[in-house]
Amino acid sequence: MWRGGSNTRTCKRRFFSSPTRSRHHRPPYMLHSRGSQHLKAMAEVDHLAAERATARFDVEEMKVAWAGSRHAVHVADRMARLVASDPVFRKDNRTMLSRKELFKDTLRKAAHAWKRIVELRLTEEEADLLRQYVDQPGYVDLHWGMFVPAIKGQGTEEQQHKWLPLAYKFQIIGCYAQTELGHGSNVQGLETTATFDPKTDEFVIHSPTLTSSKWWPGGLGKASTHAVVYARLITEGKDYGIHGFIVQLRSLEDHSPLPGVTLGDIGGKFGSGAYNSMDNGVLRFDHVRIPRDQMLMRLSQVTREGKYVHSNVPKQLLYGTMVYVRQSIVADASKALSRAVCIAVRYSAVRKQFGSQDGGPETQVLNYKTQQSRLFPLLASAYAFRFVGDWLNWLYTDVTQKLEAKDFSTLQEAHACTAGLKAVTTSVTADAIEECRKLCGGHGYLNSSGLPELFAVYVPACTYEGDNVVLLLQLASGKQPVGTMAYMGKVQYLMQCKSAVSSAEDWLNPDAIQEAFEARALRMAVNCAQNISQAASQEEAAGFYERSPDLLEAAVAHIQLIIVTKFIEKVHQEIPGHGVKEQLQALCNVYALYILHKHLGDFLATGCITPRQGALANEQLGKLYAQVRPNAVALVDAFNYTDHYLGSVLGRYDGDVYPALYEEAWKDPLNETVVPEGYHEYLRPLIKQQQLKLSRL
Ligand SMILES: CCCCCCCC/C=C\CCCC(=O)SCCNC(=O)CCNC(=O)[C@H](O)C(C)(C)COP(=O)(O)OP(=O)(O)OC[C@H]1O[C@@H](n2cnc3c(N)ncnc32)[C@H](O)[C@@H]1OP(=O)(O)O
Ligand SMILES: Cc1cc2nc3c(=O)[nH]c(=O)nc-3n(C[C@H](O)[C@H](O)[C@H](O)COP(=O)(O)OP(=O)(O)OC[C@H]3O[C@@H](n4cnc5c(N)ncnc54)[C@H](O)[C@@H]3O)c2cc1C
Repeated sequence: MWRGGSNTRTCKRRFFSSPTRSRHHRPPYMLHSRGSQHLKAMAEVDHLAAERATARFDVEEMKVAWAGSRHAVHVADRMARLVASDPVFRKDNRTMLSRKELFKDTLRKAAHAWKRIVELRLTEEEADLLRQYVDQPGYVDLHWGMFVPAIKGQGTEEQQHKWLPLAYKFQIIGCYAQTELGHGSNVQGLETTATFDPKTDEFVIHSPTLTSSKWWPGGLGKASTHAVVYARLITEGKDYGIHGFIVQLRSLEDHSPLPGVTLGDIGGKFGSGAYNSMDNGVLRFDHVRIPRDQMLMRLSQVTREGKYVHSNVPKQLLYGTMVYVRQSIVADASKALSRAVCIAVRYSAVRKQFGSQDGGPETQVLNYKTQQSRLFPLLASAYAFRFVGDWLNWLYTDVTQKLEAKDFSTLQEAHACTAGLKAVTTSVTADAIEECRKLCGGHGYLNSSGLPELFAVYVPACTYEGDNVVLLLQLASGKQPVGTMAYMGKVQYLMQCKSAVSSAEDWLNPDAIQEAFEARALRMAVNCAQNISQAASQEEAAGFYERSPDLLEAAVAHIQLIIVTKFIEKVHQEIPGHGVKEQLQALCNVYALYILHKHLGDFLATGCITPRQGALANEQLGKLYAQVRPNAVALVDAFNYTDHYLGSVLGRYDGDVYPALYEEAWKDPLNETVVPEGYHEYLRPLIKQQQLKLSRL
């Protein structure tokens, strides 16, 4: 009932090739000089070899642990190679393209990707990975990620039979048109209407106000021919609330908008390149008629006579597509975070500053304890999000199977977990990418570092598919202590337990960590509940509203507990490969103790631990950083990213950063001419004028 697209676990391969270089932007002296030969020779050196040699674990086996299976490593490897070696998928010039050029480039890449998928007869798993490595937001994301899942989840068998083959073969291109100019978070507040006309057996889709204009749907602006449109269903004079409808928007002959349809792109977005490859759109309907059978009727139907019939299922199943996408956004968080961390770790091992006594070598910035304390928790978080993403994917699959069997008992749990994990992982990842930029110093601010674009592409994840605050408040309103909330059943124990930790090493005990996190989450939730009932003398909703800032923090504590728990469970499993389990154990402890240190106020205020125990946790954290240090580069190598996918001169596998930075600068359009355009118009007259003034003095 909730079926979406495939939930293929994705993975990546190791270094494959460096970004393609264009020679024509280089200044003439660089093309023939000894300097150029020197650069070439340098490129064959692995500047990170010494770092790789200190790793105390089997990197190939860690790749398997990260990707999920040997098969996953292998498939990802092939797809990443395919993309990296194809010039059409070049992306190193992306931030220099105009919006129109960028959009056309996206269309070209999508078409080429599809051609390769068909030619090579790729499986769904392979095709998903290929698209991931193309790494450019575009209409296909919404076509496969939301349009197809919406039809699968909310369409009847007949509707699926009719529409899915068209979508699978790209005979139609679809998007997900829910959000409007006036309402996004409040889905029940949407204004677009779908009024049933029994005379013609049609729905009339209409945008009654400016604020009812659909606004934001990706792929709508320029590419889509169809949309799943969410509108208020009105029949027999009654408003039955929000339902989904398949609506054709553009001609399949010449792509012009159909009569009554007004649509376009909503305009440029944050950052250069980045999400501007996507045609987020605006759409208005002027009494557009569609056949009755284009209402998605799996959950509820309108009969030929206009009678509304709701199947005996929870109405929230309408939100199934959002739940599906939210769980994939959690998996994506670990991808984005691991990319940023990979860049920052490798560059921090290459970059040297200070520490040189009498001409000796300077210190790698990765050796500074402050760099480690900022970077290693992010490395640990990337692994933590990967494993909790896998678990969430399992939960989603499990709930979907239960729903097929008309068992709705875990629906609320799935909604709460996907909403909460989506909110926490995307917020942390967005902040972490920015932190990685700072960890790379000035060079991190260059587009060629890959970090500005990664940040700009990533930050809207905190907003789309549910604003993070709105989603955390959903979690906070959850009621039953089931599934991940089961620890709340231990309320009496957790309200009064005292941590037994008496040395820094005691914090390596997973039971000690688990107990502290459970007690903190539970006590924060109980405090909120008490405060709400005190604040709300008349109504619970008023108290909820009043205490919502505290509720947010309690929701975050609950989600952090889930992430820690799933990491601990992962480490308890059998994990093959020399030293792999030990490294994951260390990262798990880094993640948990870092969160404990960062939110020490919560742990102390709720009396879960004492100030001394907090200090011991921090002491242990320092020791763990020292343990991670010799393995850091190998731990990011295990993500198995190609240089093409990373798209960063700072994160190159070979660490040959400086020649690459130098060379990259010359590719900027500003360097196409030695004397800039505008010199004769503005600079020369200015200089000459000043010279003239001076000469008169
Ligand atoms: C591999 C594929 C990946 C492809 C991804 C591509 C990425 C492309 C990039 C971007 C795509 C972005 C797409 C979008 O943004 S689409 C638009 C998304 N919009 C939102 O997310 C809106 C957010 N708002 C909501 O979800 C809801 O309105 C709400 C805020 C959660 C609910 O509000 P409210 O409680 O007022 O409303 P309701 O009356 O509707 O609901 C009440 C009860 O229902 C429960 N509920 C709510 N949502 C769900 C759900 N999803 N599942 C199950 N149950 C749900 C809620 O808890 C209430 O329950 P109760 O028991 O308390 O009655
Ligand atoms: C890049 C991008 C792509 C998108 N793609 C699509 C798409 O393909 N299809 C589609 O339909 N939509 C899409 N959207 C829209 C997206 O889903 C919405 O923007 C999102 O759900 C947030 O809703 P909003 O814009 O109404 O924010 P608002 O709800 O207006 O949020 C504004 C502020 O109000 C706060 N707020 C709102 N309600 C509450 C509350 N109850 N309690 C406390 N604080 C509150 C929020 O936290 C936020 O700080 C996209 C958006 C972006 C940015």
